[in-house]
Amino acid sequence: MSQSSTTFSLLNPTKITPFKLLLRPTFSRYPSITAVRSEPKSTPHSNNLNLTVAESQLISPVIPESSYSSSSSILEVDRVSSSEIKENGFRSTRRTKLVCTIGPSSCDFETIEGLARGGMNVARLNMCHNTREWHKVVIEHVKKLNEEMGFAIAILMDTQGSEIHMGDLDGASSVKAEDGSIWTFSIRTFDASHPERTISVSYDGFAEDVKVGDELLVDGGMVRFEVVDKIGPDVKCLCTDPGLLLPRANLALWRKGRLVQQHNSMLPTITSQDWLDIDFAIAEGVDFIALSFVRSADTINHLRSYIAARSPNRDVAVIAKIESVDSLKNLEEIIQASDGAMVARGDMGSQIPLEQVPFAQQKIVQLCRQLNKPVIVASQLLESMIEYPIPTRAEVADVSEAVRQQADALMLSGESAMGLFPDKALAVLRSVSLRIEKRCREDNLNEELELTSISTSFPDVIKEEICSSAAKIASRLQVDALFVYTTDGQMASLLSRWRPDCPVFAFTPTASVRKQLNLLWGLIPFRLNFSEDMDSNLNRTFSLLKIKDMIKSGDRIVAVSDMLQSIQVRTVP
Ligand SMILES: Nc1ncnc2c1ncn2[C@@H]1O[C@H](COP(=O)(O)OP(=O)(O)OP(=O)(O)O)[C@@H](O)[C@H]1O
Ligand SMILES: CC(=O)C(=O)O
Ligand SMILES: [K+]
Ligand SMILES: [Mg+2]
Repeated sequence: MSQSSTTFSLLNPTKITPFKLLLRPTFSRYPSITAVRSEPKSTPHSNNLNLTVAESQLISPVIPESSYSSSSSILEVDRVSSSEIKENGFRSTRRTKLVCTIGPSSCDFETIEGLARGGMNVARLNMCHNTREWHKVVIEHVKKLNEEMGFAIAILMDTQGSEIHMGDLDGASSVKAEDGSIWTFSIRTFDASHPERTISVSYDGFAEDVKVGDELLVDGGMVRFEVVDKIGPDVKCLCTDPGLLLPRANLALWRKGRLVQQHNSMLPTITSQDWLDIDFAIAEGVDFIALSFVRSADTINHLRSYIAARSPNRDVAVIAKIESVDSLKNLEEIIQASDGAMVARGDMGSQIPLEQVPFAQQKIVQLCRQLNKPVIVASQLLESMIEYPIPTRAEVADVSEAVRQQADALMLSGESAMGLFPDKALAVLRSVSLRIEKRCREDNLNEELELTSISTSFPDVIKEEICSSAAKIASRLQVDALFVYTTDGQMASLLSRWRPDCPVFAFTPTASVRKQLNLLWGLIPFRLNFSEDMDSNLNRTFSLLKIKDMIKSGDRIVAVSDMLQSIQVRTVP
């Protein structure tokens, strides 16, 4: 996303004054999710949310609709949002957005379509795995769903970066490392197949850097080894925590209870391979590029200026993945420079002690809110669902916590990329989000952050004030929805920032803005061409939404727009 047409970020980034957090004293007592699954289906327009896992299929029947092509239709909304509104009423639409990593378990058109119908807002492609050709096919599937079936699924491409990782395991999908077994981690290249219990390592300095006695963590500690010997390019390791080794899993070295940091600090954040992937992403028109292992704001700025030069007309937003010690040190300047952030808990958990990860998550989520950047909570949310059709209670508690923190989005990784139950994992995220959001609204359990002004220019201050007042009015008057007419998305993100009680209908004429808004908390993005005349916009929107059965006479809304410095409170005629 270019600096000039900022959707989520500030036009004029300057130092932000520290902000104060007002926390309410208690947030305990999560409702039990197991009960959710056996409850009956809710009646239309009731406020009772009883989505069950199996019901996700019922939500949006497939009706081929040619009218979704962008030229012919005048008001485009995705079928999941419209079904949720029709079934449960305004107040009960899902506010938390859902990101699914697409991998071997989910790459065919039917599965992606199932995820779309199950509520996927963003599809993530992890360039650590597979070829660009493979990813291109997935992108084509998503485009087809958007163009022909009325979805607005954004695509997020995640770079590989120069983290240290294992090689490909000779094509095996996983290999078991037994307790007490000896493995060789080698920087040699193998022409034919690897010798038994030998793993290639992506970083040439590995054999030099390690010391006997170091601990080697695979995949954030899923499997652990102790370095017992070094023989030239080969490092002999004893398995101390057995488990499954997955292809290209990340490696982290620990020495005397601390992460060995210097080992790859000279490697670039964006590798030559990543630049090719970035060119590919720009050419394919992806909506977000997520940068792995970011260390400073400079890299983000470097990438943003490259994107602006390469694609002046198309905005690609840059998401900073917070997963390294350095990114935590430079958190504020990194988030300020980015269009959003991801709490990448997988690698973060092998870089800092595990028990610090929840605090880091809370801090990043709150900072993103203050700086008005969307934030994704990622990794291991429902890890056990890679193998099992239901989550553990602990996983449900973790998801609930992220929803209660009002993060913009939750992300599935292995659960949707390589697991046995991608659709069921998504359905769990969806039903837990709906249930916890509702409970927090009803019992006033949401954290109240005291947000300070982020604007530096007078026109921006006006927009910010209008949005903050509109959100307040909407909550006090208990209206059914906020409407925002926005060309660049900025006013929509400012409304979302206040986490209002009602959903925000965001109308934008631009397809790319609509998709990017799909990552933001509480926004239901519509594509609509509108004029400068707010009265005619409102009347037209009312009748279009009535035809779609999404509003009815008597519903109350609060409306704001980019064009007019006013807040309108209207009752649908
Ligand atoms: N495009 C893909 N092709 C093949 N396997 C994939 C693909 N995407 C993901 N996977 C599999 O799913 C697992 C989990 O995916 P995820 O995106 O969380 O990656 P990761 O390798 O753990 O690391 P990171 O998210 O830190 O880049 C991967 O380890 C890999 O086995
Ligand atoms: C998502 C990611 O990169 C991680 O959790 O490490
Ligand atoms: K990655
Ligand atoms: Mg990672």
